[in-house]
Amino acid sequence: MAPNPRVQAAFRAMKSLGVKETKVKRVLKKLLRLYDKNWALIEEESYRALADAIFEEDDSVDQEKNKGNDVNEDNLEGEELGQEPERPLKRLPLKRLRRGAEVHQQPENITESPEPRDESCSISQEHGAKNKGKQPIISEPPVPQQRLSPLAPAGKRVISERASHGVCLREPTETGSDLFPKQTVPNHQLIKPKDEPFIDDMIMGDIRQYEVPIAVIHPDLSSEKDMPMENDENSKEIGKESSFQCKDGGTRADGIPSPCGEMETNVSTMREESPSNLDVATSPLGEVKLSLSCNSAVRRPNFRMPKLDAVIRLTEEKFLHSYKIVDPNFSVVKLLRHVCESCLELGTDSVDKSQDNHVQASEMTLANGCGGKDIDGEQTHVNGCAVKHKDRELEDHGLTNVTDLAVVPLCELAHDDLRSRHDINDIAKGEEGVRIPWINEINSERPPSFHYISQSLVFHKAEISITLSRIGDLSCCPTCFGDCVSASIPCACAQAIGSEFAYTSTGQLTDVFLDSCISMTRDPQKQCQVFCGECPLEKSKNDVCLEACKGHLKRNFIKECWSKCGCNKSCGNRVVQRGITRKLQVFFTSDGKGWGLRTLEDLPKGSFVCQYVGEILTSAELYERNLQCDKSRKDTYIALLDADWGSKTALKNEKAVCLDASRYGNVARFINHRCLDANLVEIPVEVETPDRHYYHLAFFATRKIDAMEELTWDYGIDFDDHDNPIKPFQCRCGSKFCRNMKRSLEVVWTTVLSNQTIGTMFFCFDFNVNNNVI
Ligand SMILES: C[S@@+](CC[C@H](N)C(=O)[O-])C[C@H]1O[C@@H](n2cnc3c(N)ncnc32)[C@H](O)[C@@H]1O
Repeated sequence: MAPNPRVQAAFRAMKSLGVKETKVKRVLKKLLRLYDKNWALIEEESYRALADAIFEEDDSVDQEKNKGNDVNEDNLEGEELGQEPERPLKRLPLKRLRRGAEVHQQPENITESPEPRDESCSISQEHGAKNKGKQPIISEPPVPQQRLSPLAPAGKRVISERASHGVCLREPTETGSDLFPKQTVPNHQLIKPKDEPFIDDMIMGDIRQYEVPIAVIHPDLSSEKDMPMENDENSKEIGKESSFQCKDGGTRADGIPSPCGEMETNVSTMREESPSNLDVATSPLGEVKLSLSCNSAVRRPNFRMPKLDAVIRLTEEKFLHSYKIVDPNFSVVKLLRHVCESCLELGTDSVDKSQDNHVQASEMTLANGCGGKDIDGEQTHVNGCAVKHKDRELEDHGLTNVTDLAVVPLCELAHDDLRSRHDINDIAKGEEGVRIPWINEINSERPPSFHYISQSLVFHKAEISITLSRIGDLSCCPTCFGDCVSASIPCACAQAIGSEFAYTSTGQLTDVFLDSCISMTRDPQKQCQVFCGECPLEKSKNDVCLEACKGHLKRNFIKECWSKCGCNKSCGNRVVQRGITRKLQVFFTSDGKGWGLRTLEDLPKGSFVCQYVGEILTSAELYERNLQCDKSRKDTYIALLDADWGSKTALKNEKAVCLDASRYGNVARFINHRCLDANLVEIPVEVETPDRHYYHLAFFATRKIDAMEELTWDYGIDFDDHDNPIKPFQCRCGSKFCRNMKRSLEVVWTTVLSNQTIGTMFFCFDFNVNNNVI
């Protein structure tokens, strides 16, 4: 590729000052980045900015070298030139700088050094040694004051100034003359960075449109001393082909197989491996912004910017596999968040209260990508119910603004914030007592992103109060001993209906109890609906005119023994609280329902399979979440805990709760719907609180289920009610009792008619009619 004439001109101009090309190259590269490739800024006044930057770099090296000397050239020169000692960054007139350069640069400016030294590398190493763990290190040329950080508050122009102790942020002066000649100010302000096609092998790796941060710091290069440095002249004879050509996983000079694999390239391996530049920008408000420039990208002729999602996924894969990081919870986004947090930690000596709040808010922003808090930040588990309490703490401190930030609408969560990687051997990532693998034999889709939790979590406002004091002696069995189910008379907890046990001694539901639950759900004769005076679902809509309650099914409860009971942990009346024990598998269905759950072993009738776990939301929160979220989201992951809703008196808003498993949930979120004759039935189970508004929604086998059968439950969905939080879908349950049959038929008709396939039409029509028993 032909050398860029502008680069060549810059080389020539600097050569006349006695500066080597390699040095010019390095500084020019940084300047181009800082100036958004605006050559005009670099070329004006005979490359003044470039020369300044080069000599300032030299100054820093020398200042570092001479620290501690009583008498040194810098001191002498400073006096001689009348520099203000407290302003080491102050730009000197070009003439003086040149003189300075002559003083400092002589040995290497005049003759080519046989073993070229990398100045930026040594600067950083020195800095690194001195600054370790404290101040960010700077090895950038000065930032022109006209470049304002996008992170700076509007109207408050903050510029960066390099000071001897690290980064110093200050307001720009009126004149702006400290760093640049006065007359350049308006010019710079008006100049818009233009996108110049600059493809010079000699210099540029990747020069993109950069937002120039307030302060730019580089990682401590000393930590990279074992790696080939980008600035290491030994390793980057830029433009020349090195001896480390790699083809089909060639071998490097040091004998290590090169990682290129199938990438056939003429670019040196060293360059392939050269570290990318990581820039960290901070604002005085404690915001942190990372930018990574991947220098080798543009040298690849067919390079196209991939999607960020894909980049993150591949990086995570590399971490998971190449670097043997086995934790599937690892996420690149989290890694970056940690970098930001560390930057704040190291860059902030004393954090006052208000900054602290801000830091928390920033963390939240970074965690969720939307100004919200990571739900698994701080939470308390109280036997089965995890309660997030950071909000309460913040409220106690009167930090309500931060508390508000904690409520993050689902739709605002970046996709990457939800764990998109699922361990193929255990989607539950060890949260359950058994491993739950996933498999897709149909296509290449992976399970959707969500956080696996094994116990429901209060999202924000739901009122779930779990205290021992609220459980009276009559609501538990303190005098029991051993196993309540093996006793001849069921204890207060173990009797479900009348004086009947809910569980058999082998851990299944008794037939009597199970059948009564099934018929209460399925049999219209036995179904008992209750109607609220003011239905929480309707109230949450905030409509002017409150609609009448659409009814809730009355249900039988199971009450399990718990911590206040006298029985032991293996008591037969503690089934749901022991969690999943069956071999289950998440799989991709072949009949268009997406992912589903199946059993890998035979399940006896009445066996407990799993409970429905998710975020505990009030119905108002659910309504709000649905309003804010993307209407195109097709899947619904809601279970209403409405067994206590049918009272005549209005239920407190905070007590009308439901479970949303869309972003936090367990394996039950994969169970598909089947109209009426599903093989699972959901039963409310009281465990740790006698409150009937919050309970565990547990799934039990309605019949014997064979290994490899898909597990289903009847969502109780009304396919014609589009005003319900449980969104209707086109049902493909295949049940002869399908309530969505009419719709299926319409779809078949449309499809068939448009295909004009009369034979198929009759077939489909027959199929539906024959099966439509209702
Ligand atoms: C709780 S999720 C079940 C898991 C879901 N299939 C998945 O891929 O994540 C409920 C969603 O699954 C789909 N679904 C469940 N049962 C279905 C059925 N019988 N027919 C068609 N789609 C169904 C619908 O999109 C529904 O909103």
